[in-house]
Parts: sequence; C-alpha cells; structure tokens
Amino acid sequence: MPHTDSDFLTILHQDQVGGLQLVKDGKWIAVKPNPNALIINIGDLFQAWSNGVYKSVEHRVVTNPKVERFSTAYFLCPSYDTMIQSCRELSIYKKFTFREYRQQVREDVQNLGSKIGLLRFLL
Ligand SMILES: O=C(O)CCC(=O)C(=O)O
Ligand SMILES: [Fe+2]
Repeated sequence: MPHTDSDFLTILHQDQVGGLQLVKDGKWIAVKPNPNALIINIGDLFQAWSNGVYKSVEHRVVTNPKVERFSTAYFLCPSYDTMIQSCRELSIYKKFTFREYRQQVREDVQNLGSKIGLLRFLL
C-alpha cells in the first residue's frame, strides 16, 4: 500500500532481498538493498516542520511471495501533545499536535479507506 509515514523520521534496516520502492519524479523506483546501510525516510511531521521544503517520501513495499524479507523500522515520533509548527512566518500548514494528526489520519483511513495526510492541514 503506497503511503507516507506519519512520523518525523523513519530509520530502516533491510536485508539483501529488497522490495522497498519510492516515488521519484512521478515514477516508482526500487531502493537498492544494502544490509550495511540504513535508509532514512523523512516523515510527514518533518515536511510540516520544514514548511514543505523537505518532502515526506511516498513509498511502498513490493514483496515476492517466494522470498522472505526482513526489514526493521524505527519510527521517530514526538510526544502526542507536541505542537507541530513551521519556523517560517508564512506557514503553508495550520499548526497541529501530533495527537490531532494521528487522529485525523486514523479517521480518514476508517471513513475513506485511505490517508489524506498533510493536505488536510494546508492553510
Ligand atoms: O518494510 C519496509 O521496508 C518499509 C515498511 C514501511 O514503509 C512502514 O512500515 O511504514
Ligand atoms: Fe512507511
């Protein structure tokens, strides 16, 4: 399922099997597996915090049912009461708490079947 991460930063460690893909210039590209490296993905909160300068990357995992893959993810999140707000004066997003954001994402997935994400918080 294509998605962006609803956190600040995601740190991934993957084995040699691969399967992770991300959108670059409107196209899905495979991330070359390297068990000796970590993959750092920018999440939605980082995008909001940077006022859209850094983008939360859309990604998905394409699996091969015949080959097992291992991936370990660390999701860096603030506490639920943390206010997410850009340091820029002309912010493109409303300020919101991490709790509000997660709640909105949960409601959208429940009611619409997919996440709307930061578009909900555009000013
Ligand atoms: O399994 C992976 O490599 C990535 C998983 C992922 O994107 C996620 O859990 O948000
Ligand atoms: Fe993800």
